[in-house]
Amino acid sequence: MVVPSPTPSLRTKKTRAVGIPIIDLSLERSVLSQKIVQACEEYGFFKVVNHGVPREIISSMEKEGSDFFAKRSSEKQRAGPPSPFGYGCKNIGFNGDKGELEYLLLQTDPASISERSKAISNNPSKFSCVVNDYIQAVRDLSCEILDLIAEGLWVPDNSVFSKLIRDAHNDSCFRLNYYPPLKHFRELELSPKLNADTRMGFGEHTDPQILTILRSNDVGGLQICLDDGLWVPVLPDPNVFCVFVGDALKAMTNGRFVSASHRVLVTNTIKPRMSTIYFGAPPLDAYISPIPELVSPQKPSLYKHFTWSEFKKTFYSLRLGDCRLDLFKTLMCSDKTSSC
Ligand SMILES: C=C1C[C@]23C[C@@]1(O)CC[C@H]2[C@@]12CC[C@H](O)[C@@](C)(C(=O)O1)[C@H]2[C@@H]3C(=O)O
Ligand SMILES: O=C(O)CCC(=O)C(=O)O
Ligand SMILES: [Fe+2]
Repeated sequence: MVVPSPTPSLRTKKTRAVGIPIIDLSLERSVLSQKIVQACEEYGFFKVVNHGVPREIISSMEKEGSDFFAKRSSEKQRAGPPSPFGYGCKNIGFNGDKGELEYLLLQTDPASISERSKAISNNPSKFSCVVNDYIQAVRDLSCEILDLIAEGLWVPDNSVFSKLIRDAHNDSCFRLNYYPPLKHFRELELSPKLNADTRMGFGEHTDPQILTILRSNDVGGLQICLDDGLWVPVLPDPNVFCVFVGDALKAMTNGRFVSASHRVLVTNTIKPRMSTIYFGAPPLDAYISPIPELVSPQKPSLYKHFTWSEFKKTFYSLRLGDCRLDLFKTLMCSDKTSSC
């Protein structure tokens, strides 16, 4: 079922009706796989309901996150600075990107979570346990969605995408973002320049990995950018997961899927936004290249073969909003000038 979300800000000059897809994972499999493929082609983004992730796993994760961000700054700094992993505040990546947020970025293997937990929590084994359970649940959800995508694309090997993030050496990561509410609201209202700078929680970007699974509390701010440049607010709903196609999946589908550009604007003046995000990534030595079923003389390969490690090196040398996948386009791709 694709239910249009209410998007009041879209009733402006550009008139195309927009309904961000909300996909019910309890639907019959062949219908479901087609709906997911369609959403990945049109938006590179959709919400899932009836996802099967137990409520307790989600609420325990939310509690651990809130407890961490409620600590004094000096205590949180013990888990930083980000290497890129660890606790960060306002600085995103290594190339000067800034945002009005605090975050924890973690590798997803239990050994590294256990090590990091010591600087994050007063009860590290509880923190590790909660994070491991959450990651396992969202990894399973990602794999289920990736298998459905392969089925919807009529690829004979249904695990062609999911096996990359199931691999023991996968390079997936997990992020908790915390956006404090807007302060000095009255002063900001009077100064449009200050207002615009202060409100950017997380700047425009696409996620580099295969698939992203995001959940937030009931505070909004997330927006996705449509192909005509229109920014659409994603209404917050703690009961759904938001799914983003990453750059790696865009390359593996030979550009048939889009990787959704998104950002977070801080708009709430009372309550913080908190989001938990799983980024499913392949092992460092895995090749990212269009799958053979999606390459033909009519649709030649748009992207060179590259390893995830090569792609990582590139994106860590770039700014958040750069179109990193464009650097891996082949000469066959005549549309070199177009962005992302
Ligand atoms: C500016 C940067 C931060 C980022 C690495 C990068 O050089 C470009 C991509 C950024 C991003 C966006 C999605 C995820 O939040 C993230 C963890 C990722 O894999 O790529 C971040 C990186 C980061 O915050 O370190
Ligand atoms: O925090 C959010 O809601 C989204 C942040 C994001 O897009 C990211 O961390 O890659
Ligand atoms: Fe993102």
